[in-house]
Amino acid sequence: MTQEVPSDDFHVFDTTLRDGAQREGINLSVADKLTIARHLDEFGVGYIEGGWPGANPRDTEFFQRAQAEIDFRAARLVAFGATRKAGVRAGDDQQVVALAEAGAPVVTIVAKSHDRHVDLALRTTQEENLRMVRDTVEYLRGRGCRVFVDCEHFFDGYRANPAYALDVARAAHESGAEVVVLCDTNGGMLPSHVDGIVRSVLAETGARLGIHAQDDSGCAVANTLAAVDAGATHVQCTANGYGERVGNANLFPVVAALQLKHGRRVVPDAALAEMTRTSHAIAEVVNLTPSTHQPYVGTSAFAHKAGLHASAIKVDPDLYQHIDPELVGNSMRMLVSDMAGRALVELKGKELGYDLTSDRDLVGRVVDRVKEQELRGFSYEAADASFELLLRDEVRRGAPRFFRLESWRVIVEDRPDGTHANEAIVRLWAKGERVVATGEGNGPVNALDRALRHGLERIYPELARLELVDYKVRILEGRHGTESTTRVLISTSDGTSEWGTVGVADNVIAASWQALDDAYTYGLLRAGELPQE
Ligand SMILES: CC(=O)SCCNC(=O)CCNC(=O)[C@H](O)C(C)(C)COP(=O)(O)OP(=O)(O)OC[C@H]1O[C@@H](n2cnc3c(N)ncnc32)[C@H](O)[C@@H]1OP(=O)(O)O
Ligand SMILES: CC(=O)C(=O)O
Repeated sequence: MTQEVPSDDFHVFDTTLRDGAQREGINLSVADKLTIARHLDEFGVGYIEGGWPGANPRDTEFFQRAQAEIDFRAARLVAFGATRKAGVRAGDDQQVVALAEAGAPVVTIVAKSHDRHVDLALRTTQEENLRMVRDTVEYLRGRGCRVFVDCEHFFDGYRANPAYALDVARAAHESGAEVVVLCDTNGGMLPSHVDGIVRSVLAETGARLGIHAQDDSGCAVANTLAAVDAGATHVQCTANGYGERVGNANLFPVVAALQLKHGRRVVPDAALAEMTRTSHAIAEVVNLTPSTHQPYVGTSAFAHKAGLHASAIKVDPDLYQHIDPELVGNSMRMLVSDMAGRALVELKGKELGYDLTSDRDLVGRVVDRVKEQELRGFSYEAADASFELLLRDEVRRGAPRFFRLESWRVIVEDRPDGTHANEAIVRLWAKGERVVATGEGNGPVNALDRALRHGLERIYPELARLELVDYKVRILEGRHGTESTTRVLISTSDGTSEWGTVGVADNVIAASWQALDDAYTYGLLRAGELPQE
């Protein structure tokens, strides 16, 4: 992707590697940070705050290696730190000197702007805090750095003592900070608070303003956009909203809203079209499962389940979608369930490559079968492959079969030392041959899976590529009178894609067998084998 350097008139400032790393459960190595920095640069953010050089060896090393190893195409690297300590010269404060020596072209310093924090946390006078802001900005400017100032607790501070909060903003602006960033550090603001305060500070100081919104009230993205509407031209965000406590303004909905709804071009269109991939790639590096319900980029963001929604979507997807998912690299999906009607099944068929438009009866039969099966405990929402087999059964008047089961048996042996042995035997027919195979596993389902593979791999060598990647069991207690039912969902991969299958029975192994049968049948269909229908 060719990259344009973003205009400096509006800053998308990413702090995933600093504030994002403050989230519980995230622990980034230097290599992780470098990988994320590359993803963010490719996405087109203007600034990447990499951490606090001097605060820990990892962040110090990151700044050295990022500058040596990454040829940033769009982003400028930013070092984060604090104002000098009370009572010392900025040039004598090792923390401030380390910021200048990190080599990043931009430094953000955090400054206290709430009088109570100056008294209680810094334990200094309000006047000395103003001098700390001025001296630190001037020192860093004198060392050739561009400086942004994060005014910590600005909104709470402004509501408690507006005159002092404004004094801090002015001290930052007048001493040479390019951006005065108003921070909702405790995340308690609502958009109306942010709107009023940003407008007042802009009118009072004339400074270029930024916004840094924590998400404690669930309003960080809304607060960020409210600040932009009120005149802020610098937004601080983190990928997937990672950050201290509940997180920060999420970079992806902020960028998408600015670009697609405010008409402000902040990243290249081609990068926006890769946004879903970027979000998931960063989630992979931080080792957190991407939230399926994240706006714009979640796998559920454009997934439709209600029959009535689908019937309108069939006419025009815009009727139930706020944007075209492809603009952000996502896609529309139909979820098959007992809430589906004809339209949804038709659209799902299209998604799977079946044109069902001309056969109302067939679509009706599929809808009825889905509803009956879901009443028995099946769930097709996460089992597209089982649904496709059901659909194919109706379309072709016969389910695809590659093997016919004669019987299976599983034995679990409890040993005196507390361990278990699991053995399975399957008897089946495939391509006219009777196959009897055994398997051992670390559990009964694993043993059954191994016996099945063992028996079939000689006849269908493609099965060697298939791998069970997820296995979920749910007991559907009380749903069918006093009897409980077991539902098993299996995800299978052939190395290039993944598919889900479902089985339901009163016995967990029987339910697992059904899901395995569908998984292998679907895998063989995908591999191009001709069924023995
Ligand atoms: C709102 C935010 O998220 S800001 C980002 C905060 N990020 C982090 O804290 C992560 C990295 N932090 C660290 O590694 C450590 O806290 C360090 C290296 C910065 C400081 O460590 P220590 O010197 O042991 O101090 P400690 O962590 O207890 O912090 C308190 C000190 O910071 C001072 N301090 C707090 N805020 C500020 C500020 N905005 N400007 C200057 N000093 C500050 C306090 O006055 C106190 O100083 P004192 O020890 O002289 O009394
Ligand atoms: C600077 C920052 O992270 C905050 O005020 O929340």
